[in-house]
Amino acid sequence: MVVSLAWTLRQHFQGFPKPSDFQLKKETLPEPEDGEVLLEAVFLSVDPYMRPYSRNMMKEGDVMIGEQVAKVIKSRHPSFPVGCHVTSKCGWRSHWVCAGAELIPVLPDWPQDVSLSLALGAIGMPGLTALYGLEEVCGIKEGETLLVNAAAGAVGSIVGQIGKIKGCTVVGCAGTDAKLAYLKELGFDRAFNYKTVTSLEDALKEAAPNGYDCYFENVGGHFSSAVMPQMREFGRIAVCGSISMYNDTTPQTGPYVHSHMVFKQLKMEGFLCGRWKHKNQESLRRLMSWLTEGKLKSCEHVTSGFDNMPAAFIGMLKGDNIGKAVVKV
Ligand SMILES: NC(=O)C1=CN([C@@H]2O[C@H](COP(=O)(O)OP(=O)(O)OC[C@H]3O[C@@H](n4cnc5c(N)ncnc54)[C@H](OP(=O)(O)O)[C@@H]3O)[C@@H](O)[C@H]2O)C=CC1
Ligand SMILES: CCCCC/C=C\CC(=O)/C=C/C=C/C=C\C(O)CCCC(=O)O
Repeated sequence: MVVSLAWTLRQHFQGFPKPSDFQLKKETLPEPEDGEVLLEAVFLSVDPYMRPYSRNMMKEGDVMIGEQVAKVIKSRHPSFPVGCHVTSKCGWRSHWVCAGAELIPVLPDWPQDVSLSLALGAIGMPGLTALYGLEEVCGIKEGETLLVNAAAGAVGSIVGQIGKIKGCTVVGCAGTDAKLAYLKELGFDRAFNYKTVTSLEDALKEAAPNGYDCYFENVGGHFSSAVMPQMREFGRIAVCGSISMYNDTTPQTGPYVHSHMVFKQLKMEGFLCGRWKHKNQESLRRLMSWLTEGKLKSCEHVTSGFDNMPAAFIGMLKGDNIGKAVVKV
């Protein structure tokens, strides 16, 4: 019998998550039955969605939600032999027994020199989010000007690079100068530190005097309000998330942004990457091609040790990371 370690939500988050909100539990797992496998976590993802989703998807005591790359260490399923790698949404667990039907095989022909952790980042949900937000929601076209905030994050860093691959002018913002240096390395045309500029409005204007055709919104709140007046006519906004609000204990107030929506006939569309999951295999191959051709770079913030899942999650939300945060077991 295998004893699995699992991080559970001891109590719902109030404001910013605290280490004491989590509790590490042990669970003795059954042997896999016909059609089942025993998984051992290799990389686990920590993502912003876990903060808002925990409130409405979880109850206290539940194992934290999340995706991981796992290795099959026992198998009674013909499609998942011992030694193969899969992605699983079994949460913050070190080991798990589940049916093969719950597993997603890692993209076939995974290049030997590409870390499997990228299945949680550039060649996984964040990469797909960036691709779908730009192609399916923004319908971004060559020559357009793109703005992305949280630009050095798992999603934003891929958004900017895909914008460059598509021949656009790309403006990004982030909260440290180290991240700005990274954005420049990735090929962003302009990047600014929203925490240190004297005026967000002026920084946006200086970066793109003629305004923005596409805005990839990761942050929300007052940032959104500052961008609206600088959108170009018939601009498109991919509302990917609003991370500036996830840890609020009291809702942010701000000017009503939607008047700009109406008068400039802006398209602002919330989306969840799962809408295009029917395209995932084809899209993951496209992302992998860009990566192996050197057109797409991936940066990871790797934390070692299953014990450090809460610290990795809190650090990710605090903005400690450049790129995609994963935990290596
Ligand atoms: N709709 C969908 O299907 C999906 C949506 N998302 C959303 O995309 C966004 C980015 O996710 P992801 O790239 O994985 O996150 P990352 O953790 O990789 O990056 C998030 C970054 O957001 C910035 N940030 C955090 N708090 C604030 C704040 N208060 N104000 C401004 N910036 C802040 C930090 O960077 P810095 O402050 O230095 O810029 C942080 O590093 C999130 O809103 C997430 O919810 C992600 C995946 C799928
Ligand atoms: C306070 C308002 C919050 C609004 C937006 C919240 C989150 C956006 C976001 O980050 C969405 C992420 C979606 C991730 C998609 C797929 C998954 O891997 C996990 C989804 C949860 C699950 O079904 O397990």
